[in-house]
Amino acid sequence: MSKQTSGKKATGKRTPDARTGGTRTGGRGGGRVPAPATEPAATPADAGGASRAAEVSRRRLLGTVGAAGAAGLVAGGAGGALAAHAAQDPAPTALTSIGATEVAFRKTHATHQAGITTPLQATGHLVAFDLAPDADRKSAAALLRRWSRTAEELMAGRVPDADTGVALDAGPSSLTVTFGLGHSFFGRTGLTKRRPVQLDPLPDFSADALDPQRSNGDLWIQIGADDALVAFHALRALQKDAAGSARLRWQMNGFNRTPGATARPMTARNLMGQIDGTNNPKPSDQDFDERIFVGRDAEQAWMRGGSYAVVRRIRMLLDDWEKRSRHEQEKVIGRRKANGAPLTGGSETTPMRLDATGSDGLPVIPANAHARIAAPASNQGAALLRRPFSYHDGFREDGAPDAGLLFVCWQADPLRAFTQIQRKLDRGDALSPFLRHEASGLFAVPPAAEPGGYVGRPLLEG
Ligand SMILES: C=CC1=C(C)c2cc3[nH]c(cc4nc(cc5[nH]c(cc1n2)c(C)c5CCC(=O)O)C(CCC(=O)O)=C4C)c(C)c3C=C
Ligand SMILES: [Fe+2]
Repeated sequence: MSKQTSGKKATGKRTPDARTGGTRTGGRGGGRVPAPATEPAATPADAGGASRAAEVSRRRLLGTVGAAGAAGLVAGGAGGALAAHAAQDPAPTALTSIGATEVAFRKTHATHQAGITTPLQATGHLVAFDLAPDADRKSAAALLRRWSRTAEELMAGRVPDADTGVALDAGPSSLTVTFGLGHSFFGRTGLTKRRPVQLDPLPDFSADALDPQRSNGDLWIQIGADDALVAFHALRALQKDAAGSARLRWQMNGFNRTPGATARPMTARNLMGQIDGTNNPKPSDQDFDERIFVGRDAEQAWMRGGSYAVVRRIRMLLDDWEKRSRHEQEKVIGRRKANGAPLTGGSETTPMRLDATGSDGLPVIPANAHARIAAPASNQGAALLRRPFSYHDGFREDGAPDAGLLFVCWQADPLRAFTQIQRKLDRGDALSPFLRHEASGLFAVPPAAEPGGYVGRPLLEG
């Protein structure tokens, strides 16, 4: 049963947030707007998801539960204790816009899951699960139902009754939870006939040094949030939901720039210091949907509106990279480090002039420059949406940093996008000598859950 002290869903007017593409809820922090002195009336607990959630708005509690109070909270008792605190507090402190920003688990007309076109968040967890040995289609369906319900609750900033308290003081913080299915999922659930050919294993590439234990998996979850505790909290909740049904196969933790760290919103930088993401397809492009999302005529109807995620853990040989001069580094990519502009001039958004030559007669953007080789013009128009996280897992035995990119890319057809481009890169990209592909996964990411449904239901119950 939910403990309700404030009507979460009615706490204020939702406003678009330019940076995140999510919404901010008035009164809980956007632009440091003070929360309303009187909270709206409590909404009745709705059936299913919301009834599990303590509608104790975490925002409402900000500044009201001191460290001592929060530290004493334990699972099961947390909701009640906090509800009592919240009810006594007439003037909660508002959240910042970062904490208050909410990304919808399902939008009325959107068919895609959140976390694909959502702007990059500061923290990410990529996790793969394998179904339990005795799992079947029914138990897999039950798991995806539980996971979808938890994701919806947490993305809305609602706290389950039996909770650890880890994220209690924070708002939704742009949390997204995105679910995918691996090739092996279909055999485990007796659904091989409905497995899309797009999930056929990726080919080997010459630079691969893949660790099978950190690759693939029956199920995949991408968690992103602008607060590390919110992301961790979501991961723990989803892991608990999986108990007895699936077990963690691998986990990778990543990060991006913190919102507000730069004077103006800008394209992310990676750990090599490059502006990375400039020439990503944009939702405003005419062919964006066609390139990134599965079309209406797809053979597997349950994937229509979904997308395919290729996940690669790519370690950067930073000791080697950092020995190169800035000039050399820029030639490797074909763009300036400072502002991401192509070597042929202009600003970050100026198109590359791939045919321009210098006074020496050589191409200004070298023939093996990464941006040239990866560009649609070099790949029969192939394009993908890159949405990576950086990672840093300490140091290796040789003292080199275990750091790089959790490269996540989205496309309607991996064979025509990732595989096409990676094959080309494999044949002579100037960046490749500084990279090691250490793990790989390919996942079918179904469309968003329908109201009352869960992610993957048309496959599992269809
Ligand atoms: C198979 C696809 C790709 C892999 C793997 C990949 C790894 C990788 N890339 C960078 C850094 C940059 N990539 C940039 C552009 C770029 N990269 C790919 C594809 C893969 N990258 C594409 C399709 C593009 C866009 C090309 C274009 O149309 O111009 C850039 C330039 C800026 C930008 O457009 O984002 C950088 C920088 C790293 C560090 C990396 C592996 C760790
Ligand atoms: Fe790239």
